[in-house]
This record gives sequence, structure tokens and C-alpha cells, in this order.
Amino acid sequence: MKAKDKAVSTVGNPFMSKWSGALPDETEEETQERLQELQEAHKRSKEIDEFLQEGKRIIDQRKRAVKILLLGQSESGKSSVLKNFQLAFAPRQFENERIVWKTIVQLNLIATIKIILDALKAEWESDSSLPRTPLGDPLPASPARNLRRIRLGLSPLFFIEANLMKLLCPETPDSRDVCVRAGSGWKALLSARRKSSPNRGDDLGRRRSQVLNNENDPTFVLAAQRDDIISLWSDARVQEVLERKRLRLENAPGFFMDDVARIATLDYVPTDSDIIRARIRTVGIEEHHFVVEKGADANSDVFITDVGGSRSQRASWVPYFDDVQAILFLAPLAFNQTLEEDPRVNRLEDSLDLWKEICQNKLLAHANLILFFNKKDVLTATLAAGVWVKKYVPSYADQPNDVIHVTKYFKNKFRSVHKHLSPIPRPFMCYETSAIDIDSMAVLLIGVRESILRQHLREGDMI
Ligand SMILES: Nc1nc2c(ncn2[C@@H]2O[C@H](COP(=O)(O)OP(=O)(O)OP(=O)(O)O)[C@@H](O)[C@H]2O)c(=O)[nH]1
Ligand SMILES: [Mg+2]
Repeated sequence: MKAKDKAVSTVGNPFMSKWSGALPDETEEETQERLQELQEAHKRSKEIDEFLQEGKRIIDQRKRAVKILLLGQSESGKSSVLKNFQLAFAPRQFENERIVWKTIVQLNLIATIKIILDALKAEWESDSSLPRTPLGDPLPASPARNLRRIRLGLSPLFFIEANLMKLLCPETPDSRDVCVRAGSGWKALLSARRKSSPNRGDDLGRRRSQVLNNENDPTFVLAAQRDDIISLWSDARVQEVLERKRLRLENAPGFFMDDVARIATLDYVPTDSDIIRARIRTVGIEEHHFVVEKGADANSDVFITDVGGSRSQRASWVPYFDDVQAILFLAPLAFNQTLEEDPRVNRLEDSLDLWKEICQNKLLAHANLILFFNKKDVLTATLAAGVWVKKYVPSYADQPNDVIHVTKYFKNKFRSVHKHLSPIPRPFMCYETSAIDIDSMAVLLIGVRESILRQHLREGDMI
């Protein structure tokens, strides 16, 4: 073959175009060989450039990654803040999980219905003082009979609930709340309900095929009993019983009784607000990763670790203190509430004690601590209902019983702990939040992420 037949292309290679001419004393064949080598060297150099570019991109992405640990007592709002993060930064991922939350909202609704029916049963069916019919029914029969009819109609729901709870929380199927063990694949389990069943032989596959079963779907029974549920909740006698028993269900997490007309339908799809308000107790520790989907920081990573906040779970937080840039500590200003796991302990006192432990923990000496005084809406409603802070916190004495003064009082307590117990000085960052206010949370979380990132980059001397 003649040398010019295999002439090497010089297009796109600056060296080649410069050196493509023949050198003195060089045969045409030698010229072509030299050009071939140059071409290969250029290709390798391009590959190295691309490799370095990719490496730089990955390092940049890592540098812009934000790692957050959510801490706080149970029901403080950690998982709700996590959902707000997802909604603000990864709305497509949030959208994909919408179907999962349908079942959780339904389970929350069923749990409340059960509480109401149990309260009524105790009130209306165990009254031995009521005269009885020859068949043993108490008289007057109408409320009790009506209640029994409603309960009968709803009874399939309780089987479904029990089945779902067994599948979702196999370790604590009798728990009052829906609780899910971190890493158990519960989202995959529920999202598969309306998809075809993947034929997996493992535990998740087996549980999936059980959940996939239409008999485990509360939608049909809820839709069929919708009117009864609505009339149950709007019945003045029912409200009177709940009031007398001090069952303030409206203030409980996962309360959806005011939304039954919308939720108990065949085509119900949870809204963003439903999802944020849905209650699931976290058991264990779950690490979440999502990629920012839009904006200047698109494609950067966010890692959020969510923990179970009840007292028995707090010892398991420690291994996660190692590799964290910032801690978001949730402290609801629930001055008049007690812990569910220990009703002798005031929630706010517990939050302050926990805050002390976190502030003085040497492993966390360099972590940014960001305090969220959460459930501000609940505080506002509690004070508006005329509940006096000094009744629960005597040291508050006769200071004004309004949101501004109460918040300031507790903020000062948390600030003082932070100042005196932090092993090394660090700024006190604190925000008043209501995790159910999605729009305000989005604005706040964008700012919080930005400030964590800036601090992280500054510490690493990267800006
Ligand atoms: N009204 C109101 N409800 C809130 C707020 N923040 C959270 N909640 C609700 O409170 C309940 C508990 O919130 P979660 O986020 O599950 O609490 P958590 O801290 O993750 O609790 P554990 O998983 O048990 O540790 C949920 O039903 C939330 O919707 C808030 O600011 N206002
Ligand atoms: Mg949680």
C-alpha cells in the first residue's frame, strides 16, 4: 500500500496541522508514521483531559454536597423537615413517592377513627345503668345501635389496618402510630402496591406480594363508608364525649378527620400538605440522599440522616456524629405537653435536656448547630386557647402570655445552654418554624442549605 493511501487525518489536532509537513530527510512513510504517533498522543492527551475534568466535576460536586443530621425528640418534626427538604430541592423524587403516602394518610385516618369508636364504645355500650331490652341491648338504643352499625360497616378497615401494620412494622404491629424501621424498604413496599409485582424471592418480595393484594387496600371501604365517617365526626354527641374525655384529636399528629370528604374517595391522591402532615414514627436511623434538581446548584448532593427521636433510640445516634457538617435540632415549643414514652416528662424540658447533651458533646464540637423552634402554629393556637405558660413552667411567672414573649423566653434558655456548654464558641443559629407551612419552609431551607454550604466551604478553605 502506498503511504499516501493511509494518510493520517490532521483535522482537529493543532500539533498535527503544524507538523504535518515532511521533515528534511524524512521519507513519506516516516512522515505518516510520525503523524500517526502524534495523532495517538493527542488522543491520549484528550482522554487525560476528560478524565481530569470528570475528576474535577466529582470533587466540585462533593464539595457542594451538604450533610445534615436531624435530631430532636419524637414528634418534634424531623421527618417533616426531611420531607420539606425533598419538596424544595428534589420535587420530582417527592412526586414519585406521592403514592406511598396515600396509604400512610389512610392509616392515620383509620387510627383516629379507632380512637373515636373506642371512646364511644366505652361511653355508650358499657353503661350498665341503662335499662336493657329483652335481648340485653341497653336503652335508649339509638346512639349505641347507630354506633354498632357504623362499626360494623367499618370493621373491614380494621382488618386491613392490622394487616398493613404487620407488614409495615412487623416488630411493633400493635403500635398506635404507623412506625417504620429505617432501611426496611417500606417505601418500595407501598409504591409497588399499584404496580405489577416483581418476582423477588427475598423478604421484601414476599412482603410486597402480600401488600400488593387489593384486599389490603383501604380505599374501597373508606369510600363506601365515607358518609358514616363524616356524620360520626360531625355528631355533636360524639364531640361532647371526646371533649369530656379530653381527647383533643385535632392537635394529635396525623389528624385527617376534617378532610374525610376528600380523602375517603376512590381517586384520592394526597396533596403536598397531606404528605407533610402524615405521621410515621421513625424507628432506627435512615440516611437519605437526593440530588438538587434545579437552580444554580443543580446536580449537587444532599445527604440527610433522619433518626428516631424517642428516648430508647437516642443512644444509637452517636455513630452518626462523626461525619456531619450540620445538625438541625428540632425543639417544638410544646410547653404544655408530655412525652408519649414517659408522660411524667414535660416535652420542652426534655428538649432542653437533649439540647444540653448535644451542645456539650465533644464529638460535635465543630458541627454547626441549627435550632428549629418548630410547631410555632401549635404554640400560637395553644396560647390563643388561653393556656397559661406559668401553669406548666412556673419560672415564666407573670410575663405576657403571648407568642413573642414566650418564644423569646425559651430562646434565651436554649441560647444560654449553647453559649455555656459548647466546648468551643460557635454562633447560635435559631429559627422559628412550622414544618406544615410548606412555602415558608422552602424559603428557609434554601437559606439554611446555602449557609451550611458556605460554612463548609469556608472551613475547608475552599472559597
Ligand atoms: N401543626 C404542626 N404539626 C407538625 C409540625 N411539624 C411536624 N408536625 C407534625 O407532627 C407529627 C410528627 O412529626 P414527625 O416529623 O413525624 O416527627 P419526628 O421528629 O420525625 O418523630 P419520630 O420519627 O418519632 O422521631 C407529624 O404528623 C407532622 O405532620 C408543625 O410545625 N406544626
Ligand atoms: Mg421521624
